[in-house]
Amino acid sequence: MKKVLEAKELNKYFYEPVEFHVLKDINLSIYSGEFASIVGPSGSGKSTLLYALSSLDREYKGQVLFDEIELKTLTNQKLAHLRNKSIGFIFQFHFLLADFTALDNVMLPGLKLGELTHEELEEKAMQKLDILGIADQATKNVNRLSGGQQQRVSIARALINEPRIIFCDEPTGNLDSKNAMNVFEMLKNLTREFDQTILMVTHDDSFSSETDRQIQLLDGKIIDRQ
Ligand SMILES: Nc1ncnc2c1ncn2[C@@H]1O[C@H](COP(=O)(O)OP(=O)(O)OP(=O)(O)O)[C@@H](O)[C@H]1O
Repeated sequence: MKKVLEAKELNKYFYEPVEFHVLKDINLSIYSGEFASIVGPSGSGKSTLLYALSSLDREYKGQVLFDEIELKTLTNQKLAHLRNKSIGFIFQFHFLLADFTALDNVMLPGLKLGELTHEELEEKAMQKLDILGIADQATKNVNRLSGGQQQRVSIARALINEPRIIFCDEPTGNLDSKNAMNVFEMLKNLTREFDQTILMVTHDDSFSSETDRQIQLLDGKIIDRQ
C-alpha cells in the first residue's frame, strides 16, 4: 500500500505558561485506503498530533511528509493549495457558513480550487450530498438542518476536491448517539466503498475499535499500534 503520510521523530513543545513536551518521538505512517484512529486519555496529545499531521500546525521538531514531501519545506502558498486540493477536514463543530445553502457550503472549496466549471462543480457537490444521504437537503439553508445533517454536509464539503486523506477531530463528539452512529457509519462507508483514507481522533472506543488500526497515545507517546 502507498504511504500517504509519515511522521519522523516528531516532537512538539508548548512554551506557555511553562515549557511542556507534548508529543514525544512520534514515528508513524498512514497508508492509502486505511481508516486509522488516534485514541488515548484526555490530554494525551491526540488533537495536537492531528494538527501537526494535517499541516494546520508546523511548529514542531522532526518531519511530517505528505506524499513524501516535507510539509515544513512548502511555502504558505503551496501549503494552502495542498490543503485545499489534497486534505479534507472534519471537526467536532462543523464550521459551515451560516446563511448559505448546504450545496453552496459543499461547493466552496471546489470554487476556491478553480479546476471545474460552476456546473461541473454543482453536479459533483450533488453527488457527494447523495453519497451522504442528504441530496434532498441541498437547497436548504444549513441553519435549518439538524446537527447530524450539518455534520454530513461538512463531510460532503471535505470530499468535494477528492482529497488524498481526511482528518477528523472528534467528528461525532457534538452529536447524540443515534446521529453519532450514523455519521461514523458514513465515514466507514467512505473507506470501504470509495477507498478514502481517513485519520480520526476519537474518545469513543466503540468507534475506534471498528477502524482498521488504533494508534494509542499516552502522555504524548505512541504506546500501541494494531
Ligand atoms: N496551545 C496550547 N498551549 C499550551 N498547552 C496546550 C495547548 N494546547 C494543548 N495543550 C496541552 O497539551 C496537552 C495535549 O492536548 P491535546 O488537546 O492534544 O490533548 P487531547 O488528547 O486531544 O485531549 P482531549 O481528549 O481532552 O481533547 C494537554 O495537556 C493540553 O493542556
